[in-house]
Amino acid sequence: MGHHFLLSGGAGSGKTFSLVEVLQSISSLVPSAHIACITYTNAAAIEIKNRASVKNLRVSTIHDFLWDSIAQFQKELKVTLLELINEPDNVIKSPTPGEIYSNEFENGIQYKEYVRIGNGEISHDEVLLLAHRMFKKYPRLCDLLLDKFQFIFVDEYQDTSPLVIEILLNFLQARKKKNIIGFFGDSMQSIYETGVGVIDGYIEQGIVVKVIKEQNRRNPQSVIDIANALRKDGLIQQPSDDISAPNMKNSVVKQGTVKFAYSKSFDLKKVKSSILVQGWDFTNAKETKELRLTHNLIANEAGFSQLMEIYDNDPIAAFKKAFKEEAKKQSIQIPNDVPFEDAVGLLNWTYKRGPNKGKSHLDVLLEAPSNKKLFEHIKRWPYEKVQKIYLDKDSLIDDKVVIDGVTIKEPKRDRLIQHLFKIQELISLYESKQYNELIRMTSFRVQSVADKVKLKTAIEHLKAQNGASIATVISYAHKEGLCIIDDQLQEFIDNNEYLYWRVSDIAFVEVQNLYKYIEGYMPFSTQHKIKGLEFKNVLIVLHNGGWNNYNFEYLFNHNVGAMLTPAQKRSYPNILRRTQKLFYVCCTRAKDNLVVYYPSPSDEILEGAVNLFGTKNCIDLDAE
Ligand SMILES: Nc1ncnc2c1ncn2[C@@H]1O[C@H](COP(=O)(O)OP(=O)(O)OP(=O)(O)O)[C@@H](O)[C@H]1O
Repeated sequence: MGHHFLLSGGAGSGKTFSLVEVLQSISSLVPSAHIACITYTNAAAIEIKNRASVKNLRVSTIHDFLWDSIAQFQKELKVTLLELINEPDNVIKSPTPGEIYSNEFENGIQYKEYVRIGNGEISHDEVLLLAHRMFKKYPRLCDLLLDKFQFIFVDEYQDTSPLVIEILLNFLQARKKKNIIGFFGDSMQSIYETGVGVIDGYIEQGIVVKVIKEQNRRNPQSVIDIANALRKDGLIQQPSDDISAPNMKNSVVKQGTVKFAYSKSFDLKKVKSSILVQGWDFTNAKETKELRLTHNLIANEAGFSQLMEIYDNDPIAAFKKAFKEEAKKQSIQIPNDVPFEDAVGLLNWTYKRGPNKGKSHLDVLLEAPSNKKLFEHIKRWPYEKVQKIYLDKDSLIDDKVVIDGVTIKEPKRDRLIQHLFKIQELISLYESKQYNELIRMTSFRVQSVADKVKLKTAIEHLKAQNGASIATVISYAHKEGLCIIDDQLQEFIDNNEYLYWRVSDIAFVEVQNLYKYIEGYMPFSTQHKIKGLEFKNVLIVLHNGGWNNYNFEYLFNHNVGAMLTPAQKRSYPNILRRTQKLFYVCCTRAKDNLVVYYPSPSDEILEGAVNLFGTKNCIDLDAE
């Protein structure tokens, strides 16, 4: 058998393409082979789905892959989980802090998206830790995995946890039976910084053979030049010498265009009406993409900002969290049944510094009339009920990964959003005339032609309600039998009364916009989600949006160091590296044209931009 390998290469070098080719050639050379392919990105998943007609292929996320390998060994799982919880370094946090934990996990251990270890429910991080320990402790698990898959391929290896790499390259390799492990990726495109560098040791020891792809088949020359300038690891890409490569025209590499646009104040309209994007069709989401750093920055333009505000920035959720921490700090036990307003009165809780110094936290919260309305709604609720208020952005916008019609990563969307998406899907199916799918999906029972007519009328009516509130639409869809409020939704609403109260008045059109955005029908994407994809035209909007993990000024202003506080100086190298990588990923998505928009840049930033893009490509939109 061959060797373990790492196929590494810059953006557009054809790593995903090669992965598909490798799958196909294994399938024709060794038809009986079973292959596991681990990937996180939709792009790779879709590429594999569309191109590799390979039997015996299991595509999954790393978490599902590991969980599948250990889930049936419940006895060992329990022992190992207890062991990890009770170890002095406490790698998995105990549900009863400070005590030796001895729960028997009566109902077994399950893998969920959220953690309630006391009930035997573990989440993402625990799956990795548990699997790692189990593969180390029980070599039989390694043998079973080796029997099951003769090939294991890991896409985007640079974001793979060192724990996983150790399972694959140490624990499995210590066994007699052998398989082949292949890694595909690019260290410059790591988003999580966990896996980079880990594999180098295995390469040095000759356990993994490194193959480098140097050519670029995607980007035009002007983008390749920017990409080369951004890389700091010495990899200089050349356009491919393959005249049929997508970035070639008439046997020469396309030149393409790159521009750095700026204006005094943030004004996207100015960018979109400028000559720089002439001919770009912003309604064609397959061809043109606008990349922003966060979903929050997109929400406004895409038309779901109120939903986003509720899920991501609810003042009551933040207040009750801070209150709980303060009560703990002051060692005050809050009885579960006291009304929240009285509970707050049990603490002497004031601002110690800043502009609100001396004022109570509650008074400051209530200064905003909108907060007052929210507080009025819950102030008589028992403390226990307020404690349960839980809102999380992922419950709104987390995306699924689907391959071959099979969902390999379930979105963390909550029950309410799932229900609302189902209603919107009924409308979409109707609009795209997929009537059989519609009949299959709706709760409406169709037994006769008359029923079909009734269904049509009901959906038409539903469609006309996009100005109506979410509550109105849910209740209409239920009443007409289109989408029944089932027990699970009812239970969710009962357990999340506050969330439902906040969401129910929002216009349903926000759900429709959110749905279109998540399903990729809008020309917006976050800079993180774009990995692996490619588009004719790419507009990158450089706006930090209050997220401190990234800083676009650092990209261009090379003198920024002198202006930083000591704390900023400490975080600077990491933030810079992270931002450079993200920017590299974004720029290299462009197949023809790239525009980078920077609002209100300083002179130093402009100087950096001129260095990277060239004077003639830096355009002052205010002067146009
Ligand atoms: N051997 C090849 N023949 C023809 N087209 C290719 C070949 N290799 C890659 N391509 C095309 O080149 C483009 C870039 O390839 P691919 O997406 O596989 O690169 P990648 O290395 O995975 O990029 P990234 O890391 O930036 O996501 C794609 O359009 C792909 O279809």
